[in-house]
Amino acid sequence: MAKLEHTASEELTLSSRGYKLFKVLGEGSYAKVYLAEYRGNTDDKNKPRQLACKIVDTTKAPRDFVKKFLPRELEILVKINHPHLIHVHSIFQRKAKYYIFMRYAENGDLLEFILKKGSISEAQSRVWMRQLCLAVQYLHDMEIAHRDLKCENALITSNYNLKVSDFGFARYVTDGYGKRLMSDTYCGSLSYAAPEILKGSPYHPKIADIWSLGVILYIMLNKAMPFDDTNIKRLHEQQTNKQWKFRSKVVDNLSSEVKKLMGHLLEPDTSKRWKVEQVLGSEWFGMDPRLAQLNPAEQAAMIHAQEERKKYMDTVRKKSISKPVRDDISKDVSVLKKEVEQQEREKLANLSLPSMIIDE
Ligand SMILES: Nc1ncnc2c1ncn2[C@@H]1O[C@H](COP(=O)(O)OP(=O)(O)OP(=O)(O)O)[C@@H](O)[C@H]1O
Repeated sequence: MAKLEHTASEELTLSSRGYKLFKVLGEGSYAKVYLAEYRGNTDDKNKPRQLACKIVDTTKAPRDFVKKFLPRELEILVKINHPHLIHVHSIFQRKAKYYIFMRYAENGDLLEFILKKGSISEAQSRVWMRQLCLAVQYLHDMEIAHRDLKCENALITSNYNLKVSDFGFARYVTDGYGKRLMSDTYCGSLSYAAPEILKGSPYHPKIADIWSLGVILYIMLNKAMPFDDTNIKRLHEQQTNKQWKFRSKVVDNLSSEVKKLMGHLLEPDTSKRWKVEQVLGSEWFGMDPRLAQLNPAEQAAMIHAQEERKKYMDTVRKKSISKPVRDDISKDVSVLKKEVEQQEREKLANLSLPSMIIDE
């Protein structure tokens, strides 16, 4: 078992707030995730609540991550609220560490689940894929792209519900004036990266998210990766030539509807790749009438995202009246880069960390 790396004073600070850390649940590039317990502020003090705690140690992460990605992650985490996104309980900052307490997913991540239990049945894949798509639709409505959708970031609860986690690479995809921002930073895992990302040119991050959904669906159904990702050039060739096929073990048991959908997700031409709304409206989801309607929590979250979007668009409209129309930034990557860097600097200068963050 991985070593717990907490000092006594760190434990004391956490315990004074009702938190205790236990074993390591997982480890990412710059963070460790622990099983945690929360005792404070509950009706019954004897009944602790299990949580997961992601600890980011900024002294161990590169400058770019600390200055750019971490503030974005925190900004986004405090804004989002959706039944299929992992719920954040609280965020603390102490010295150089950030503690993100969130809902604990008892069944681990989707990759662990598949490795342990095997490929997922088509019916169960449909349920999880719908939950994934609703979470992505919510983010995209809020003008946020996840940019690191993968099986390790899809967590499974004790009730077998899927929750999307890890907003470490997430970002807003339009600027304050409503202009669509392209991404030119390579984010996420190679195996889930869309062909336009591998090409290295600026890409639309929402469209690239859909490709990653395709890779996740493929892995669920096949317990295998769609492409050989040991060589980037070869991977890109396979992606653009649509060189993937279902495993012979499963192909005969899969519906034509899921096969068709797979093609729309793993579509190398970005202008033809489906948007999340098209995916949710696909015949494949239509095959299960229980999935046709949103439950009250899903509906409330969707309305919230649409209201936020309307507010955002109103602000954008007001701003654009008072500001001359700018050139299409997608035409000039160097202009885009400068603008994004300037925005990041302004954001950092203005970033008043949310009230739930306590610096001690
Ligand atoms: N809420 C949770 N409940 C249970 N396990 C979790 C939870 N959050 C994270 N994990 C586990 O910890 C792993 C790493 O978490 P996370 O992806 O948030 O860290 P990260 O440092 O951002 O990772 P990466 O470098 O891959 O982006 C997950 O893949 C999962 O196995």
